[in-house]
Amino acid sequence: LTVLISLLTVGAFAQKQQQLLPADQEISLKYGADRLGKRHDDSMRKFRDNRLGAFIHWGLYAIPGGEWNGKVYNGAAEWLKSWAKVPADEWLKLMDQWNPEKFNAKAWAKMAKKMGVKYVKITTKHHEGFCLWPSKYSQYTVAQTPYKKDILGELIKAYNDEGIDVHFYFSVMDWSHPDYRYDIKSKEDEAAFNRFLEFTDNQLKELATRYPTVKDFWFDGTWDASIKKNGWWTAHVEQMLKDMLPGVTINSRLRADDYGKRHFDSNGHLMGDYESGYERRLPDPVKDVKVTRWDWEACMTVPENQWGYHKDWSISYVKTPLEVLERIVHAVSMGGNMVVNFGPQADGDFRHEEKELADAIGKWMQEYGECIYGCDYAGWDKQSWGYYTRKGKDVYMVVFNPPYSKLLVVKTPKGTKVTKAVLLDGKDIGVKETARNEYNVNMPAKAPAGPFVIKLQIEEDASVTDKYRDALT
Ligand SMILES: C[C@@H]1O/C(=N\OC(=O)Nc2ccccc2)[C@@H](O)[C@H](O)[C@@H]1O
Repeated sequence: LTVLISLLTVGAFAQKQQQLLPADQEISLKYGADRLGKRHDDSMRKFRDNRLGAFIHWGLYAIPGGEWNGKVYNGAAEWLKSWAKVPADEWLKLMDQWNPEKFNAKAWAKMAKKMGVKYVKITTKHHEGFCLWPSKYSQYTVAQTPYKKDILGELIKAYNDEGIDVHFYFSVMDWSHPDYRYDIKSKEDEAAFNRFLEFTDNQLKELATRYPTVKDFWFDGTWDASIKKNGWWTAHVEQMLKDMLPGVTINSRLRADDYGKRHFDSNGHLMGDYESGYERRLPDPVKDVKVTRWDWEACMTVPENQWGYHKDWSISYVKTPLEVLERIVHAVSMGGNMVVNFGPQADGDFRHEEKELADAIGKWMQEYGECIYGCDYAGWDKQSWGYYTRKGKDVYMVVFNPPYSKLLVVKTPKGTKVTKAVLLDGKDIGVKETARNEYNVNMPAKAPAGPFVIKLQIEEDASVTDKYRDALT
């Protein structure tokens, strides 16, 4: 059974990955990818150059924090309604307790600024159906709680005032709505789900109209058969939002094509503007180099799998700031963005672990952020000491694992020479050519206490010939 499950999992995973068909064998699609290759307009360039984002998962689930009727559930806290099998009407009564007296949007924005994030993705509505904005299409919104005020509006203003972009997380699956269907098995299902899709269109138009500075929509809750059978609607939503908000970016997770294929269409082409399947996992720096061909954004939790606030983080492993930092650098080194998750408490404050994490990441970004922001895949072979990133002619070495030899091996592509190696303060630490396209970069005399960055000066000339001769074997 285990073998079968792992084969299925690999199969499913492989399905999700891009498998291009020869151009002459491509099938015609009405709702497949609208574009081949990366977008290069200013909005997408900003999305890409931002590189580091934060997720905010905040909803009614923060009130029980993983516990229901005295039982603590180990699953993701934002799914507690499902784990504890709570009926929607009972779950939504939590709205009567929604009154985050410590909520301060400006303080949240300052925390994000200090962490060095360039954008924040906010759960406008998660699977539970509770809206952080006063939607006129639902009775389950902040307007109907003791708090009353427009939390989403307050947050957007506060983040934008700090120069931080705001992205919207939006769950299509809505457990509060009587017309939601997991599958379409009857005419009644079809009629109900069409009403649901119209409701969802209205909420999306409402969000785009009320908050025109939003830069991205990150769709979730789109894996059910009901959506896969309505690929046309996912294509329509992408076009509708792009018509309303020119430049807005849309994640691949929204999209299903004519045959229900998600993320990548039946011809293997990415739908949406960036792949959004790397959730709590990252592409392998050697085996998955193909991801560098398209834009992608990963998202991660600090515990093993908690997006919403859970009162007891001892139930699973909690990543250290250095483990979070390495995932951020790993993503950028492969041409991706990383979004680190925060699950605010019901009272509107953050748990100390998240405050400390934001502080630690922020301190590192303050000193070394130039190897992250505006950087991309360098195209050099991965080495054990860490990761490369690149911005124009500058190649950065981000060192996580300094070798006992104190020599950092660098192997460059054909025609590329390393001419200098400096620390970010400009101090030359020395580089020596050891073979064709191979160099030893010295560790700084005083090894830094944590991950640090070396900047390489390079010369690229594909026509170069060299003094080396390959061994005749
Ligand atoms: C960001 C996360 O997104 C989710 N779900 O994502 C997925 O289910 N992702 C997924 C699904 C199938 C395969 C791989 C990833 C939500 O259920 C969760 O509460 C959180 O908001």
